[in-house]
Amino acid sequence: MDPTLEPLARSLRSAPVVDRDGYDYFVHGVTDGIPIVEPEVLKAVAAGFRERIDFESVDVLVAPEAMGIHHATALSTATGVPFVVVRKRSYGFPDEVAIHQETGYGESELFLNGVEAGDRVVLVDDVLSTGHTIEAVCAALEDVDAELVDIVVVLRRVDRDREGFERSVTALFDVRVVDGRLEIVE
Ligand SMILES: O=P(O)(O)OC[C@H]1O[C@H](OP(=O)(O)OP(=O)(O)O)[C@H](O)[C@@H]1O
Ligand SMILES: Nc1ncnc2[nH]cnc12
Repeated sequence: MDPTLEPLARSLRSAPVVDRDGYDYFVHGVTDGIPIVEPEVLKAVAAGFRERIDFESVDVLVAPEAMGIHHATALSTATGVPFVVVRKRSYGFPDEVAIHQETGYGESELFLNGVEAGDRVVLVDDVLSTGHTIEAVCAALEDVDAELVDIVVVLRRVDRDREGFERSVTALFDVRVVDGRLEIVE
């Protein structure tokens, strides 16, 4: 185990799993902002991403609302790279791109603003599950002719079907839910 990630690994082992209409959903500071977000865990997330990705030439981090935001904030302060949030609200700006997002338990609309053509982008989120959110945001980034440098997530579910999803994603941990408990796959 990467020692940088130990605070994250430790806290994940006690994450409760709840049933969201048949979808086993883990609850953790990383993915939900509750029961608590530990500064040590946020620091580990930022450090873990920095160990894996070169942010030197990155212009902007792009974080879907809501649970990408605290990771993008930690990463932004650690790297000096600014970030924009893909909001769940429309601002009506002329270049705004609307995104339809579907997860394993719901759907909503997202709106991309603030990314320019040619911007070198790292997409930051908490969890990769079905991959639909990342796929939809990537399509919007392609619409504005941004250059996608990398996609980073804290946790990648390995117990979910991502048929047709072929993007390369850098994850700090692969995880799965077994018998109602969150497991790190080493
Ligand atoms: O791979 P997927 O199946 O698309 O799931 C991943 C997405 O689901 C969660 O967002 P959610 O829409 O629940 O919003 P939140 O960030 O506000 O909790 C999470 O933050 C990811 O963005
Ligand atoms: N908190 C979470 N737990 C499990 N699956 C998820 N997919 C998106 N968010 C999730």
